[in-house]
Amino acid sequence: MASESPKKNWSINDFEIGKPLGKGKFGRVYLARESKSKYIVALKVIFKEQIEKYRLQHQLKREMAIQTSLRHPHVLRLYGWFHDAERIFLILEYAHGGELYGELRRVGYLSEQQAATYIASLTHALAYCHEKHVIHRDIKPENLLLDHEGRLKIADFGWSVQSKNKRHTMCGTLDYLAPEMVENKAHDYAVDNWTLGVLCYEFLYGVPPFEADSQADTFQRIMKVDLTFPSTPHVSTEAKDLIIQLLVKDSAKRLPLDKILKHPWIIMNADPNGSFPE
Ligand SMILES: Cc1cc(NC(=O)CCC(=O)c2ccc(F)c(C(F)(F)F)c2)ccc1-c1nn(C(C)C)c2ncnc(N)c12
Repeated sequence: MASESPKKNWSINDFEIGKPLGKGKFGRVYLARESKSKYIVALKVIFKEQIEKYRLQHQLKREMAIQTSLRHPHVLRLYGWFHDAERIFLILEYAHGGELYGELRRVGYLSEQQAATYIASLTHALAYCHEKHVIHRDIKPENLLLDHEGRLKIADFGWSVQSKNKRHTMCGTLDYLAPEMVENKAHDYAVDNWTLGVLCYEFLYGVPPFEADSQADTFQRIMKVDLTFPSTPHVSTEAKDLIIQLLVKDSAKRLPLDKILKHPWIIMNADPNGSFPE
């Protein structure tokens, strides 16, 4: 019986490299197949000189430790990694459905059922990450992928931190930043709750709530929580209620993750198969 424990010392010779999937941070990512098991993966190549140039060695090591330790149906798996003289290779779960962003751009906005299913999946995944003291802090449509059944996977933890206490570093694009991050103040898990509100709005309206022509204007709108709902028939009052309870400036007053899963809009609209139970 072959040993069930994952092989530790992978090398490039264990894989057949397929088509390029795109350019990720610090390198390219390829479709690949592990030769013995024929298992399909995404193989990300990161150039060591890039990591050295930005002095990211320690952060990358910490990321790899965080990501290999996370096991959740809605968190994209990092199965392992290996390196050669000039490159680091990440062996990642392959998300056949590609970027959720692409689907959102293609259809314009999502149905309430689809949006609620994705929000429920994200909430389950964030509850799992938070209980492991991980704040993602960079959840945006580009970091959300879909598997072959259209189920959501949070990916690219390029900026998450193992949080024992509050953090101060800036990251991510502006649209999804919570006020306390915009002000570069100490922040904690509740930043992810704010981002859920931003994403819920964007899923339903096709644009993020604080979008503006300039960064300065976006900052202003976030700081004022300048939230307006276009009058469209396809968004229910319950959906707006959830968004309003998440886009709250005082991070302590944002709807907690467990209450999101009990919110009427989620109960009425989320597809239980699309998002895994506790
Ligand atoms: C390309 C890709 C990457 C990832 N994850 C990561 O790369 C983690 C990288 C990381 O944590 C990291 C890297 C450098 C660095 F310096 C640091 C530091 F130090 F700053 F912390 C952190 C997940 C999924 C994909 C992906 N992309 N795509 C296409 C949409 C292109 C896919 N299509 C199908 N399936 C897929 N899996 C994908």
